[in-house]
Amino acid sequence: MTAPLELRGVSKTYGEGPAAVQALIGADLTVAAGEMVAVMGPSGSGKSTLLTIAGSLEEPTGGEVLIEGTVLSGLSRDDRARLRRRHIGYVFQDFNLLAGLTAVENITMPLELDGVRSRQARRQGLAALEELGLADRADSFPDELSGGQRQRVALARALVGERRLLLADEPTGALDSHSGEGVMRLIRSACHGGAAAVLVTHDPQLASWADRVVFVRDGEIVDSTTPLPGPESLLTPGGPLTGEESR
Ligand SMILES: Nc1ncnc2c1ncn2[C@@H]1O[C@H](COP(=O)(O)OP(=O)(O)OP(=O)(O)O)[C@@H](O)[C@H]1O
Repeated sequence: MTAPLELRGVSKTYGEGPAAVQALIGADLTVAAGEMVAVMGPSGSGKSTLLTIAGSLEEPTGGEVLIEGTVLSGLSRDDRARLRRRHIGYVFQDFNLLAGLTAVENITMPLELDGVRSRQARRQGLAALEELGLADRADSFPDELSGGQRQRVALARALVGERRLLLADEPTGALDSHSGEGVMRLIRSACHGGAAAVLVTHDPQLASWADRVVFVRDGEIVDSTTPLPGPESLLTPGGPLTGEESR
């Protein structure tokens, strides 16, 4: 089966000459459908660079990125943007929700940009919010929502439509540990539904939710491990349980 994400010998150099920074060096990484990979490493080691290149938000200086088997460098700018909108969902630490749009509008905007009719987009957006337990906040603006609710809207936006690859950079950064675990549970359940996820985190507790942890040091992927049984060991058919829900 074609992997949602494959990096082949990916390198990234910022700047030129003596000021050049080699942020990523020959990174190889394949993430299968249904798999969740955590990326860890010291500050400045290249984790965010890896994520932005995987999401085609930046171009590598060497190597190839394949999304669902398609080599990105072979696509025109427009085709790359279309593939990005359709297949890749992003969650960032600061959520990046648009303040002037309601929760459901934030979710439906990328669908509408992609040509989905607004009624159909709204239906999909509401379904995504419903799944995340936020149906009653569909018409609220971001500043009327709590941090955890905003994060769930950002996740719904990342997952709506046919997204097969979820990329998250410190997605629980601004949240308390309970809401943080909720976010991990949602990412996990998206993977159970067949999506692939790559998540950058400094927190070993959160990384323990992943199927695989990849370590980056000085721009190189230096190790890859399977975490010890963590929250995943509490998996039930309905998804992982943690904290209060598991009692
Ligand atoms: N746009 C840029 N221009 C120049 N250098 C950059 C740029 N983005 C990142 N770098 C450099 O590339 C290296 C890797 O940065 P990156 O942000 O990927 O690291 P990181 O592991 O995500 O760090 P952190 O954990 O602190 O977020 C660092 O030395 C950084 O200073």
